[in-house]
Amino acid sequence: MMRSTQRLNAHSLTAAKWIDHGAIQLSAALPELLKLWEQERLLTPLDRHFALQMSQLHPSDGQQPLFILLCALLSQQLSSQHSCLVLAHIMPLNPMAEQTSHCKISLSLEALTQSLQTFDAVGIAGSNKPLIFDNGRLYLQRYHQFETSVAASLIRLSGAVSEHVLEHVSVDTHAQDQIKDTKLRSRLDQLFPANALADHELINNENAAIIDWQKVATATALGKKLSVITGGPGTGKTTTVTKLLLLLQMESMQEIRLVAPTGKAAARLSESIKASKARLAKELNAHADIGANNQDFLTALGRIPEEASTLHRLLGVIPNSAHFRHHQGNPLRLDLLIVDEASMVDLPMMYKLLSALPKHASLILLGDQDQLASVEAGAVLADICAGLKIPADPNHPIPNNNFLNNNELNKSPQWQMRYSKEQAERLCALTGFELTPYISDVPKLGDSLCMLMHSHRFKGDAGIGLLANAVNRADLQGIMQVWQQGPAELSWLEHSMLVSQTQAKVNEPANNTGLNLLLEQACNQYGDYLRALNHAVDNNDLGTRPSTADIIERFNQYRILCAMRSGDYGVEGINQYVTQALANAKLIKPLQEFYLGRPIIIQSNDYNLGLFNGDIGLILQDEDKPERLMAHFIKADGSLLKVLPARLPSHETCYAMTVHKSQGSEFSRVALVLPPNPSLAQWQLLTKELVYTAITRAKTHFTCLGTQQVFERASSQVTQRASGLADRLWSNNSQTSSLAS
Ligand SMILES: Nc1ncnc2c1ncn2[C@@H]1O[C@H](COP(=O)(O)OP(=O)(O)OP(=O)(O)O)[C@@H](O)[C@H]1O
Repeated sequence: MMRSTQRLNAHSLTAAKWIDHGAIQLSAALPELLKLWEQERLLTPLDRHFALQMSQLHPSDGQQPLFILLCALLSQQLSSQHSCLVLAHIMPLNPMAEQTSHCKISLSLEALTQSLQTFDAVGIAGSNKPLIFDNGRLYLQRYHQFETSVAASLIRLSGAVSEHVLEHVSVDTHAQDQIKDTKLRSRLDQLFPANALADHELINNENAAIIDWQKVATATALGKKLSVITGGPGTGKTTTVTKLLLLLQMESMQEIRLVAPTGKAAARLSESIKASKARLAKELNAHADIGANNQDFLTALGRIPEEASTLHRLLGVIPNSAHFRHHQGNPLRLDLLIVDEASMVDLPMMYKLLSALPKHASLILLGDQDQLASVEAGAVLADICAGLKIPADPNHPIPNNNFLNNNELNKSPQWQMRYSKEQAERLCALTGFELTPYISDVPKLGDSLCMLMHSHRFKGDAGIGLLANAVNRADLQGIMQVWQQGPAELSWLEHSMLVSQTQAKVNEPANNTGLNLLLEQACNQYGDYLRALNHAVDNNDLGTRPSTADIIERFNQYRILCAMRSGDYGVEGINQYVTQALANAKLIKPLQEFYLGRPIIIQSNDYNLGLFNGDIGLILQDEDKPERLMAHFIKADGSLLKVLPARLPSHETCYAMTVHKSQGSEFSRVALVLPPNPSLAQWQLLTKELVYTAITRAKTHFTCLGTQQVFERASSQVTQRASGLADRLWSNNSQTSSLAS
């Protein structure tokens, strides 16, 4: 840490005379300003070092300060999970977005673009320069390669016909693409019986045809090498994929792999597939009308793989290396890869995954495009779905939107499927649904996408679903209405001690009655598993305790989620308050670091132990040696992993965790903590996606500790990640429109 005497004084710098460098004016020498921006947390130390390093690639002429500034801005964008720097987004009078500007750019966007193109270190797409300037965006070469390669792979896959289906569905192009094989259609009909649809899950088009989008999604995945099935929680993504896998298993044995970005998400995918198989088996057994095929279906159902692994495990981690064992030169051995929670996959990871996919293989991406974008750079799933977004601008009407009536707009105000004529006809032949109204002149990628919009988990009129929908639409009036209706599924806890007009600081959290109510709730919720542990200790008999898996399951019923890590209302502060409250209630004895019942979350990967960033475990008595406390984890395959606490990689307490880390998990009850008086930096984290993700982690009850003002403002801030991927995927005449931010 820099001592206070060494700190730069922003005010003295402001008072200084502007130094004119032609293209830019600075209030001090640029290295000094970089230091100031780092102190003010506008840049990370890495951003500053990157800019200084890059300065060596430019002669010390009058243009050098501009070059260094652009490098600092680019690095700042990458640190904020953007893939590139969009030149048009730079604010010339205050490029660093400071309270008081220390730097001004005196060039028009056109002149800035021209200057940039003259820099030695900057090249055009395809050149071997450290920085690439492409269509108004400045990239690190590596990120440009990630983006162009991911776009090219997705476009190639979306234009390719899945090989496994070619065997069964032959398309006769001379006879207007009629599907010859009726077997597949009849199997689809059997798995998606029309009478299974309830009114609320149907969408009528103007011809009153009824569309079961799960069936359409299955048919899409049967014919395309790439299919993307998106939708909110409980919209039936796993159910759809299970039926798809069943159909594939009926025909041929294939190497199918299921993966998710984190261990927790992989474990949940495994559980969901198992549950979905069990439900399907029940349905098949109950439907006599499936008749002769019934046994075939049930046999094939048994063959559907259940085990899911992490993306890292699939690609083969090489310890102490950023590279994986599988890559373009050593592709994965599989025919079909299913990636769940695809919204969590960042751009570099998607690049590595697509590079390692064998040429013949098919890819299915499952996820919720409305959730928080990945922790690292990019928003790949959102960019893939960008072309389905209905433009908000009334001057740009939706193509072929005459089939949408008001009712539908209320149900699905944001998105719309868009198929080529050929694909609409093919899907119609397979499913029997009239999809002509969805024909649109967009790139082929649209043919690979299917969005499920009806949640089977949240009842339409219950609180969690209503609130999640209103937040997702950033509908402030709707949000207010839901809270005012006071549904049983929702609880609001108001921060009672806000900043007073005269005070600069938030009042003591200890006096915050909202926080105290949350702590009471936490004691009640966590009290269940803790009392079971204490009971066994008091009786000196582990046999009186539920099983370890059961204890972990009970702990996982409830979780506090925070928007940020630090501060009183971040993970660090809330964990301390909860620890204190549980100790006061005599539920825990935190006298030592690893005490009975302490939940921990792992913060780094340890491949030897098989523990990964985000894994959550509990400190419990070892069933084999009750006098010993061990960290217990349930792995993705359902097995139990015990680790000596002293051997744990870096970790922290986990009564509360960040919303980011909760992605891919679900809990019966969730409490979200929003800070009462966010700083500028904290506001950047408080987005609609964050609030939506937190709400949709809850299955039965959602509590929010916050203020109306913060909840509403957060719910109306939409994440914008600078990226050129959406443009590359969706521009008909490549890279000229600007779908992406
Ligand atoms: N067409 C349907 N009709 C009735 N119930 C359905 C239908 N599709 C799914 N469900 C039910 O909805 C619940 C959620 O389904 P599923 O797990 O497939 O959704 P999901 O989108 O994968 O959820 P998540 O986002 O949590 O992974 C399950 O109980 C399932 O049985």
